[in-house]
Amino acid sequence: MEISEVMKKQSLNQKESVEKSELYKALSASRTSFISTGVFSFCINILMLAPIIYMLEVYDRVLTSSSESTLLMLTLLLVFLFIVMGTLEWVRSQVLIVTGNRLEKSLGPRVFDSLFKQSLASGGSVSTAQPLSDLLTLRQFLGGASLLTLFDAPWLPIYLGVVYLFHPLMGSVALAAAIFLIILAIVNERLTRRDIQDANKLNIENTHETQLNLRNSEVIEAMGMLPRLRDRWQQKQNELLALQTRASRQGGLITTLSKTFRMTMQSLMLGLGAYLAIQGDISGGTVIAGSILLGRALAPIDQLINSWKGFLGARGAYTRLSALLEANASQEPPMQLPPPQGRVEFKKVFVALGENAEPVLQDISFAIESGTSVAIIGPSAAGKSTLIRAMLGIYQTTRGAIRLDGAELKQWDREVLGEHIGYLPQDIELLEGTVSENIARFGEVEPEKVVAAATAAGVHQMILQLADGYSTRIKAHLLSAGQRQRIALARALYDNPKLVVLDEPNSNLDTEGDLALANALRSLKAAGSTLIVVTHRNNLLQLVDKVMVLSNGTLVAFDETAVVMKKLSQGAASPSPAVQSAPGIAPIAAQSTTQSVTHNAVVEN
Ligand SMILES: Nc1ncnc2c1ncn2[C@@H]1O[C@H](COP(=O)(O)OP(=O)(O)OP(=O)(O)O)[C@@H](O)[C@H]1O
Repeated sequence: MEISEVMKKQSLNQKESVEKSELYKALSASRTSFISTGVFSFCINILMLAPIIYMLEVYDRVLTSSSESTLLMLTLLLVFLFIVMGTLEWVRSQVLIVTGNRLEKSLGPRVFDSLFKQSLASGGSVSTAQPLSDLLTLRQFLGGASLLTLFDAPWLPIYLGVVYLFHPLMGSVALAAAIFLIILAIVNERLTRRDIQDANKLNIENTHETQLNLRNSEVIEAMGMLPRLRDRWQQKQNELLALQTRASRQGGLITTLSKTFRMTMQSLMLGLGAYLAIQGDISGGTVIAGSILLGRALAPIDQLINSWKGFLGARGAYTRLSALLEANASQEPPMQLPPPQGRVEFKKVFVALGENAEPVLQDISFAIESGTSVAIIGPSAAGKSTLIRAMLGIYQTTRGAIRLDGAELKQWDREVLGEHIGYLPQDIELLEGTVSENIARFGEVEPEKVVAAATAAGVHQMILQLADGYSTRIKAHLLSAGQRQRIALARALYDNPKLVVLDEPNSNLDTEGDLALANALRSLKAAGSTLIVVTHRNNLLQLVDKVMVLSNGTLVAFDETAVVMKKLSQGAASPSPAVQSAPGIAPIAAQSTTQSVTHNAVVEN
């Protein structure tokens, strides 16, 4: 699924449930903080009137009475009020910073988990850490100056009211100026919103694509693909620039217009005040106070227009985060079950990957008793990896049920169940950390268990030869593919899991590695673990109790190894009905004594 599709879908979900979204609730939990910010804003905005009243008093009272003591008292009072106002502003900003931090702390783990769930649900096509940046954007917005303008803007009527009290004409002019600026703010939002949103979306997509390409830098370099990829990136970047430029041009025009208008109005207000003073309607102090008050009243609207991009950024982050959390709702862990014994059962399982996609696995039913070892064979794209991914709960079933020890996978607590499962994926990825941390799956490193797993995987000596032994940090190119595969095998074998699933565990192994793997499989069998191994090589077949043959997403054979091998060899001459129904299976028999079971054998599919 494309990232844009996921975002679109999430955005639709979000629209339906924005009021009740988890993010909304998390913000609502800080309601008290927002209310106190509102109260502080009220006090601050009232105190903002102090310098104006001071000016009025100085002009109209002190200067006329020449009273130094009045001037001193007024000045002391003003300094005190400024100190109070400064303190309130500081407290207000701290409240919002704490609110932002609280939001990040409370939602951070949920967003982190959701990233992985989203990646799993999209089959890995939406693997982006963008939501973490979105959370950061929201936190910074909450603690930033932009939000404060929203708290200051509502006091506009109070300022306008005071100007009105000075003189109705001055009040009417101030009201008209405020209405004009509000209209400018609305025009600004209408003109720039779509472009800024589209640019942000394009930016996220382009960054995501670049991140994915970076992972394949070797292939890109080896085959000289960089210029073409750069062109693709540049093309999108140009679109992005065009959108941003248009938004900035329009936004810039409105910003300049609003600033110029505000300053002009302040001067015009002074002129109007002077005219009214000449007429004897108002005092000299009122002339200046009216002008300053108008400036104060219009400032938040002006700032709102200025910081509109920040508002849209925060709104986009809010929308995406809400949708992500909504799509990956947190669930209470199910009731704890006893440790699994490793019995696996598929009942009429269908798996389709992607919306309206044809099922990759169709009507698969089988049961693997605990302690049994099974090899899964079949041609490329037969569905072998899909089957084991479904078995591990990585892919969801479209129909049917997968049970472990009789309980459906969703009844197991993944965190607890994970300890009893060993998985070696086809694309081996070791994670950022030391060799021992990787083997211990990033839990507490218990040296005996780590060494036992490494020994079982036949990799202990190799690890000792690394520069820092078990404490060596995993870095790109530090280890060969075979070494990585064997360390990943040790990770899969850590702490003797009950169910071990290996996807082509010998694809990168040399003879010594093959021998180590064979020994590991024998030990696992001896320990009573259920072992499931996908393989294209027949040397592992001699080690397992049963063989499962998949073809075109269907199960065509599952029986004792000897029985399946016999069927396969008979298939070449006179196939049994089950085998006959599986195109391409018969020739396996011809290959069953050679090195490769399926790669060359099952060619008709
Ligand atoms: N995440 C995914 N999204 C969409 N289709 C997928 C996904 N994973 C696998 N498929 C499709 O499912 C089919 C079976 O793939 P699978 O990897 O299970 O085959 P396989 O038998 O393991 O092949 P191989 O032996 O080559 O590894 C393929 O057609 C593949 O394109």
